[in-house]
Amino acid sequence: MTRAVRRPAQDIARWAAYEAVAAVQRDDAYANLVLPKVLREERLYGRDAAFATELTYGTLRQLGQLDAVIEAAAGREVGRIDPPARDALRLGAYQILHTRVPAHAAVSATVDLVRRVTPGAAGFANAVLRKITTKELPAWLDELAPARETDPVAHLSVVDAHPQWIVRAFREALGGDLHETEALLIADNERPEVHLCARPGRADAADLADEVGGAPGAFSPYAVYLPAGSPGELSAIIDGRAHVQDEGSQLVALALADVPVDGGDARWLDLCAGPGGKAALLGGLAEQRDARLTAVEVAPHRADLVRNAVRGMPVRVLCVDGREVGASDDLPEAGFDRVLVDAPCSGLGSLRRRPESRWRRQPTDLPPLTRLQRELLGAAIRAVRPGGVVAYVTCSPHLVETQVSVTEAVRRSGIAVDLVDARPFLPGVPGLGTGPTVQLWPHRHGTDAMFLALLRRTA
Ligand SMILES: C[S@@+](CC[C@H](N)C(=O)[O-])C[C@H]1O[C@@H](n2cnc3c(N)ncnc32)[C@H](O)[C@@H]1O
Repeated sequence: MTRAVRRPAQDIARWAAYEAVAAVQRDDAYANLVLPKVLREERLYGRDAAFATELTYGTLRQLGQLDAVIEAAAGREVGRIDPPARDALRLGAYQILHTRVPAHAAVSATVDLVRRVTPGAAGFANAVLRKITTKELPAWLDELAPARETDPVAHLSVVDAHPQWIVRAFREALGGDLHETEALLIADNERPEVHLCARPGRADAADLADEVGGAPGAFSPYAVYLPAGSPGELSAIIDGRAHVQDEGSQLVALALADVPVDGGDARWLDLCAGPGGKAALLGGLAEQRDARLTAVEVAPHRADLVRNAVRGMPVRVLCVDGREVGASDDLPEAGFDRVLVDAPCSGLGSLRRRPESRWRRQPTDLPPLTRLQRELLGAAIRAVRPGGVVAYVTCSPHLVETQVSVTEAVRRSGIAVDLVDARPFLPGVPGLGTGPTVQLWPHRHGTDAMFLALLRRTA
């Protein structure tokens, strides 16, 4: 009987990483969606799957820096290299500069890969990769990055692999502190832990941590840190006792649930609910406190995800535009005691989790997003009753999406609101600055960079 010879697992892992990186570049795919599919198709598990994941995520995160090195070694712009050869070179350069894979193995495996996808470019790829191996990463960075003293933003952009406009935005949000900016960029390049949320009334965080071999979170009483493994396969997730949710997301939702409101407290609203992480946490709390949550989501397929996430909880899901507050009895003006606006945003606060997004996002994405943010926050202020509280949340620290959006929405609303100091409602969390708004950070808190403003309607 003849048996098909399977290629060495490391080569299959490299091929899987190539397929994922190429799909991200070619089809605008998302690595976190495309990679699991490729791993399944290639039947990669355990260490081999971990190697493919490291190559894919690392290459996509470091893309700008790898391209700078490839351009120097090839003597031409990456835009002028055939895409299959270019993507293979990026993977090869990542292995040479950022992993413990021996340089000769990285070169020969990458040249084999190029031979497979674009045979005519194998000699070129060999020459470029060999040139890259002639220097260690620090020497390449010395050569390619502008001096830190004369142009710190351009320097960090190359050294820590973020586009310059993002480095600039982070530095501004961190009050101009270059050392903290650098710490943030470094944190963005590290593999983030998966956080679970033990749903209130359905699971206890300490028990869940024991069950999944994780550790209870540092700040949220519902958080569990998961060291490794596929969360989707955990029985706690499958049977609805927990969901995957960054601890920072939990903290901002908990702050809204815990800030005092005078009078009635049974009508809660989540104005941007899809896919339903915060709705599931708030829905669990609402159940314990005899409240009801209305969860609004404009995109039908995301509204379905919310319905699934809040099954069995006192939550009603509406698939409507959240800006239409007052247009129906389901979404009345001054009809809610607590309102969450987890606004659509650039996502610059979760670059750790979406390796390609830093290179895909553009400054031109911001104006339509900030317009929508201000309209949704304006609608939330109309939806909350006098004495009630609105939480405005973004997963971005960009000042135009955070402070500026809040100031503008409040100015335009014509409704009196006070900013509440949010810091006491994140008890035990250090490094929250001078308030009244809160900005969480990957490098300070180990969370996504969530922003929170709490606004109390006064009239
Ligand atoms: C940042 S996400 C919310 C994440 C969610 N709160 C969670 O924790 O899972 C923003 C959501 O707002 C939705 N959205 C965008 N425009 C909207 C609108 N005009 N009305 C209601 N939802 C909207 C988007 O489809 C997206 O699902």
